[in-house]
Amino acid sequence: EQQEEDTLRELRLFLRSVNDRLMQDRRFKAFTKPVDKEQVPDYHSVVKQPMDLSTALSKIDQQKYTTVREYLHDIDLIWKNALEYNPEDDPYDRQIRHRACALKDTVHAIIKYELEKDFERTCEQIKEAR
Ligand SMILES: CC(=O)c1csc(NC(=O)C2C[NH2+]C2)n1
Repeated sequence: EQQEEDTLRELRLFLRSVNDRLMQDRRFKAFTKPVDKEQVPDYHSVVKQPMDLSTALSKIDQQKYTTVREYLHDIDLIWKNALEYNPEDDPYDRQIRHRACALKDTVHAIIKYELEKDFERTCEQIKEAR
């Protein structure tokens, strides 16, 4: 009903504010767009569930997320995929792993400090009721 729609609208506003901050951080540039098969041909043979910040924004707008936990699952895919695809002890791989770890810590810190527990609980209850 209307209260639920108001809650889900507020969720989308919160998730867009988080996603925008991540997309504007130049450390996370490599994570803003899907990996291009032409430029990185073996990427999709290694990474089974690709994810990126633009795709997450599309999912927000398509109302694919009913809880913060679902959004966080996708952001966790981004940095976990980067650690998986860049295991080498060379400067490029080390730099992108460092940025993946920064992405993980940044998104979890934003959510810890800015998300109210009962707001997420309310979203989870809406999800269960659907
Ligand atoms: C998004 C992401 O994790 C990504 C894009 S290119 C890349 N890695 C490389 O191009 C090679 C350097 N060692 C592998 N990782």
